[in-house]
Amino acid sequence: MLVLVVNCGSSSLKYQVRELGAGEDGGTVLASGLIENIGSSQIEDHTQALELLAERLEAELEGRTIDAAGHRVVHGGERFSAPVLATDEIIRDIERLVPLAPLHNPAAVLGLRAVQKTWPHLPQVCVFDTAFHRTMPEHVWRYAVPEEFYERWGIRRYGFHGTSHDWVTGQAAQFLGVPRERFSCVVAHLGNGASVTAVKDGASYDTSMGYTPLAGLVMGTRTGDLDPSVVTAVLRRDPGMTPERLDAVLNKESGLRAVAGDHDMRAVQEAADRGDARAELALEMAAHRLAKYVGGYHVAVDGAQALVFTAGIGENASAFRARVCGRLGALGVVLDEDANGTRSREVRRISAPDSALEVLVVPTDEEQAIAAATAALVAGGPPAA
Ligand SMILES: Nc1ncnc2c1ncn2[C@@H]1O[C@H](COP(=O)(O)OP(=O)(O)O)[C@@H](O)[C@H]1O
Ligand SMILES: CC(=O)OP(=O)(O)O
Ligand SMILES: [Mg+2]
Repeated sequence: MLVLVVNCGSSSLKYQVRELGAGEDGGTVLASGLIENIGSSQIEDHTQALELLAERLEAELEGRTIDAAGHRVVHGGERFSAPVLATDEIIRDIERLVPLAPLHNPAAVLGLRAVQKTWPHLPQVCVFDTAFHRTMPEHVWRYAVPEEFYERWGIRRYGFHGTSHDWVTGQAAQFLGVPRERFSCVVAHLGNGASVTAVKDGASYDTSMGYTPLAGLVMGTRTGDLDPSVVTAVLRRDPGMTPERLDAVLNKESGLRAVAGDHDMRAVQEAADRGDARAELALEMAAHRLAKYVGGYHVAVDGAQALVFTAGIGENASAFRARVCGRLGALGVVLDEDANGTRSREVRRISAPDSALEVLVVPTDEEQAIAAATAALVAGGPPAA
C-alpha cells in the first residue's frame, strides 16, 4: 500500500510517500519533500501546493498511485483519542477546534480539503498530536481556574507531540526488553517545539505542554512556562500591545531567540562555545527547566525506568544532553560520555552501567507512525503500535 503522509504548517507542507507491506510497521520511504512559501505569489494556497505535489508525485512514482493519505493534526480536542478516517463531518469538527489551536489547526483543515479536491476518492486519516495524552488523569489535565473556563471554552491541559512520545515510548520499551504496559519513563521531545512527557505503564500521565503548545520547556522561539501575570502586565503597560501581538511575541520571538538572539540550537551552542554569555545563559535556562521537569515526572510516575531523548536537539545535541544530565545527579543519573558523544541513527543507551536510570536516545519518526496508523485504519489491519 502507498501512503502519502502530510504535515501541513501554515506556510509549508512536508510530505512523504511510504510503501507498506501487509503487517509491516512503517514501510519504506519512496518519496519525500517540502513545499515552502505557501501564500506567496508562486504558491497561492494549500490547494495549489497539493496540485504541485500531485505533479511531483506523478513524476516520482512512475505510474504508481497513492492508496491513502495520513495527516498530522495538531489539536484533536477532547473528541479524538485515536486516529480516525476523515469524513466531511470530521473535517468540520477539526475546524471547530481552530480557536483552541489558531496557529496549527487551520493548515491541517486546508490540507485535508486540498487532498480531497486533488484526489476525490482517496481515503484520508487524521492522526492527532493530542490523542496520546487523553489518558492523563483529571487532576493532571485540570487547571485550577473557575469551572466555566473549561465548560465554556474547553480550557484545560491537552498536551502535544503525542505521536512522537507514543512512538518513542514503544521503541524504548522494546530496546530495554520491558513489556510496554510495565514501562515507565520520561520522554524529552526536543525540536523547535519541545515537550516532555511522563509515561506511566506505557501511557501518558503528564506532559509539559498545556492548553496550547506554548507551555512547558524553553523552546526555540516559545517562552514555555510563564507567570500569567506577565501577560496582563504587558497588556496593561504597553498601549500598543494587543492579544494577537503578544501571542506572536510569546510564540515566535521568545525562548532561545529572545535570550541568545538565535532560535537554532546549533547556533546557540556554537556561540556558547565561543564564550557568548547570552548563549550560555539561554542554555542554562533551557537545561534547568528540563531537568526540573525530569525530576518532577520521575516522582509523578513513581520512579521512571528511563529518560529518553528524541527529536532534532534530543537526537543530535550531545552537549545539551550532557548539560541536562549533569543536573540529574540527585536521581542517580550517570552519563557515559563516550556513548553520548557518538553519532548514530539507531536507538542507543548513553548512560553508564552504574546509572540509576537508563538514559536513551531514540530517533523519532512521526511520519512512520502516521503511515502505520493510516494503513491500519484503511486496511482494517492491526492497530498501529
Ligand atoms: N547536530 C545538531 N546539533 C545540535 N542541534 C541540532 C543538530 N541537528 C539539529 N539540531 C537542532 O534541532 C532543532 C530542530 O529540531 P527538529 O526536530 O528538526 O524541529 P521541528 O520541530 O521543526 O521538527 C534545531 O534547534 C536544531 O538546531
Ligand atoms: C505542537 C508543536 O509544538 O509542534 P511543532 O513542534 O511541530 O511546532
Ligand atoms: Mg518536529
